[in-house]
Amino acid sequence: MNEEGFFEGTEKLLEVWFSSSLSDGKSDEARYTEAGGRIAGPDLRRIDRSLWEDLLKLVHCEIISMKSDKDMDAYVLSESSMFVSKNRFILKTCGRTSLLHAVEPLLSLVQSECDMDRVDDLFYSRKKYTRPELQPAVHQNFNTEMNHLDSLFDNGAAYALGRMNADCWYLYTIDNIGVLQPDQTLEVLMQDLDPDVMDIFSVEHSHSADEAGRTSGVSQLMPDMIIDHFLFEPHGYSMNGILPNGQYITVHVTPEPHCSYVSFETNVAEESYRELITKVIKLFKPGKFLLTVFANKDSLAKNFYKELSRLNCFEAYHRCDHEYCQFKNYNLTFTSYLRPPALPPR
Ligand SMILES: C[S@@+](CC[C@H](N)C(=O)[O-])C[C@H]1O[C@@H](n2cnc3c(N)ncnc32)[C@H](O)[C@@H]1O
Repeated sequence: MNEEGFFEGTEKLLEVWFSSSLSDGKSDEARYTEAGGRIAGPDLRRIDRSLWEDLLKLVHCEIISMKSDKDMDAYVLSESSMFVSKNRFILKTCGRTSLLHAVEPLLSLVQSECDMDRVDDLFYSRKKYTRPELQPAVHQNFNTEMNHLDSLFDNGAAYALGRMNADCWYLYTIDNIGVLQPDQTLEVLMQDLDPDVMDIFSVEHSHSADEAGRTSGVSQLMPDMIIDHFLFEPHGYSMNGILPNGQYITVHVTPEPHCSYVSFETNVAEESYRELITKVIKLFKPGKFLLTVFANKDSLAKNFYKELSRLNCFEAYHRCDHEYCQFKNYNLTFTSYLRPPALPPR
């Protein structure tokens, strides 16, 4: 936070899929048995917590807590979240973090600790910052972020979606065939939130993260989640929800009235996200929001873009921009919605 009480809720989001060219052909089960019940073979979860802590020092954030199931380790961070599965790494950080400083060390760490020497796919994305001048050097504009990633990858592809002079969204990916298992990601990035809802996410109004999660409805967004959440002092809230088969939801709330921001992200496989998005926006009541949806060819959500293209309105919100991109294996839609101002009483 800076001296004027401004906090940049907008996150930097990195997702990387790894594999090994050194595969020995053994099944996961055989390796597990040979290693006496420990995770063995190419698997990101072999990396020690202390090594993740060292990596996160480069980003300027730290681990607050961690919960796991058999498919994923989910970390709540001082600035957002990190999810580690067998071959997928997700790091989402807000504020003035320097996420891109961790990319090259991450590739080295994964190679040395897990024998995973291939990047099958990579996505780095973020919305335009509210105060870019407060960011560390490489993050102050997308061109410097892109140049940094171009110095690490020779097949990078960079895009800007939405209005360049308003709330646009940037993506850097690599031009690969990529992930061949079903995969999808939905993000709802909300601004200008309802002050009464934001009040719930402060220690003045809620005694604990449990209370904030329950009162707001965040803890009930999906059934049967393993929930890990944290209520910051004096305000702010972060939540990870673990679902079966490497699925997650993650919610982060910056309630400061002059810069309120909430993000919702999930990779839960659904044919249509209309109901889920409706639940999220009814819960937080933003003044405006951006939606991004990635779905690959094997995803249940691969045709959701068609439904989205017909949604000129979402509840009381009017659509401002709508863009569709087709990559080798993924389609991506970017859509922005705005709640029209209430008419003055006559
Ligand atoms: C919970 S984090 C989540 C940020 C997230 N990216 C979002 O979507 O808003 C940020 C919120 O927590 C507050 N906060 C309080 N203490 C904090 C700390 N030590 N580190 C980061 N945020 C803190 C910030 O002022 C802000 O309101």
